[in-house]
Amino acid sequence: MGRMTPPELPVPAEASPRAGGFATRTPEKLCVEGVSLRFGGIRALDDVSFTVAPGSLHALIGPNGAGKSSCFNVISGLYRANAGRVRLGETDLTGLAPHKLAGLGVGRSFQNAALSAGSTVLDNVMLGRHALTRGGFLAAGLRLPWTVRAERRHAERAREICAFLGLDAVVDAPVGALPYGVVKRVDLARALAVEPVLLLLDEPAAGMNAAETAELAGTISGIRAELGISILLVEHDMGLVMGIADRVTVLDFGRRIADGTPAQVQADPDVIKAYLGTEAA
Ligand SMILES: Nc1ncnc2c1ncn2[C@@H]1O[C@H](COP(=O)(O)OP(=O)(O)OP(=O)(O)O)[C@@H](O)[C@H]1O
Repeated sequence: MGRMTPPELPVPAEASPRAGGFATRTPEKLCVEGVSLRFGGIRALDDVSFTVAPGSLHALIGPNGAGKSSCFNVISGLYRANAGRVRLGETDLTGLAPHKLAGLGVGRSFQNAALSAGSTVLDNVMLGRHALTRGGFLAAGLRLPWTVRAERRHAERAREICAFLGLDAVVDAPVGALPYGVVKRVDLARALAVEPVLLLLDEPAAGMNAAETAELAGTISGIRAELGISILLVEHDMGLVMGIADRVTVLDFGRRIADGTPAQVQADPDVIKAYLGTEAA
C-alpha cells in the first residue's frame, strides 16, 4: 500500500484559472437517529440509532436479514426511511439522492462493483471524480485552458489514489481483465476518488477468499490510518470486522441489539444468541 495525502476538495480550480490547489476537509460525526424502514409488512429497520465518531472505523454487523443493507441504503440515499434522520456533522443527509452525497464528502463502495469492464482502471477512477468537477461536459468539450489543467490535476490525483491502493501496475488495464480481488480495490479507488470524509463500504469481503479478505482488512485499516477519514463498514464476516473496527453496532431483526468495542459485542449474550441462532437455523 502506498502513501497518500488526506482528503482534498477542489477549491474552484475548474471555475477559476488562477485557483490551483486542493483544500482539505476534516471528518465529521455521522449520526443515524431513530431510523425505521418498512417493506409492506416487514420491519427492515426499527428505530435504529448509532454514531460513527469522526475518523473512526465503525462496523455494522448482524446475521442474515438483520437489516444491514437496508441501513446502508438509507444512509447512502438509495432508500427513504419511514422515520428518523441521518446527519453528517450539521448537514442533514436524510433523503438526499446518492449523487448529492458524493459532493458532500460521502464515498461508497458497491457490493457488486459497478465498474465499466471495458474501460481502464484510471478511467473508472476518473469517473468517481465527476462529483468534484465544476466545468461540466460542455466546458471539457470546448477544451478551455483551465478545464485542460483541471483535468490533468484530476488524472494525477486519480493515479495517486491508484498507487495508494497498490494498483499502479494495472492503471491502464481494462477492468474486465482483472481478478476479482483487484476489481474490488478498483471499486475502493473509485470511492476514494470523490475525496470522501466518510467512506461507506457495503460487504466489501463478499465473494472473497481468506487471503483476499486478509489483504482487504489491511487495505481498509491503511485507508483509515493514512487518510484519517471515517469509515462505516457493513459486513457479514465477523472475523474481518473484529480485527479492524474501533466500534461495532449489531443489528438483529431490524433492531440494534448491541453497540460497543469489538471485545464488548463479542461477549454480549444477545449477540452470541443472534449469531448462534442463525447458524443453528
Ligand atoms: N427490497 C426489499 N423488499 C422487501 N423486503 C426487503 C427488501 N430488502 C430487504 N428486505 C427485507 O428486510 C429485511 C432486512 O434485509 P436486509 O437485506 O437489509 O438485511 P441484511 O442484514 O443486509 O441481510 P444479508 O446479510 O442477508 O444481506 C429482511 O427481512 C429482508 O427480507
